[in-house]
Amino acid sequence: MALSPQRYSVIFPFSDDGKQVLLGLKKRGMGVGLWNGFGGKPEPGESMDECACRELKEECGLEARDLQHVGVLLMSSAKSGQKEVFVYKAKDIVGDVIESDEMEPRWFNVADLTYKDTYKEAREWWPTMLKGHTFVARFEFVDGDITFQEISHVEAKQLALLRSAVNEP
Ligand SMILES: Nc1ncnc2c1[nH]c(=O)n2[C@H]1C[C@H](O)[C@@H](COP(=O)(O)OP(=O)(O)OP(=O)(O)O)O1
Repeated sequence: MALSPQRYSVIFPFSDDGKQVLLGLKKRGMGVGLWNGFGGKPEPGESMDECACRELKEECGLEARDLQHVGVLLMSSAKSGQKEVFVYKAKDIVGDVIESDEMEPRWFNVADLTYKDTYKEAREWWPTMLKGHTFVARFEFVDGDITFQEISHVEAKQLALLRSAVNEP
């Protein structure tokens, strides 16, 4: 019997003009030393939207008045199994940016992103997100290297279907 994938949210706060994105330097655990959006695993009974909002608040102190679900990452490796990452943009953000136990936040100019010290797959799918597409991206890994990738643009309503399937009890 196939095991359920481990689910995560990851959320990227944007400045009002869309030219800057807030990333966090992971201070502990998986992905330590890498820049990423803010996120983690849902708590029992929590929807993916709720998970994204909670992780945003916990890890950098912000709240999103406009939460946009923009993509899903489907990742598999023999070592780590299946992972599904629900990707969000946070727009119209409120609150003060704070450093947390888990993340050291810093604003970056979107046009200057180098992908240095990010997850390997980030340089493959972040450009799709940053161009404003909604997408499903599949990655397969062997020994930490990407051996297969496919990034498909999808309609927002397809993402809504995936989200509601996950949120079914
Ligand atoms: N390749 C890969 N593996 C795992 N996680 C990710 C990636 N690429 C990514 O972008 N991510 C994202 C998904 C999540 O936002 C984080 C990982 O979550 P993590 O902080 O380890 O989650 P929790 O264990 O739930 O952390 P707590 O916040 O509960 O301490 O990276």
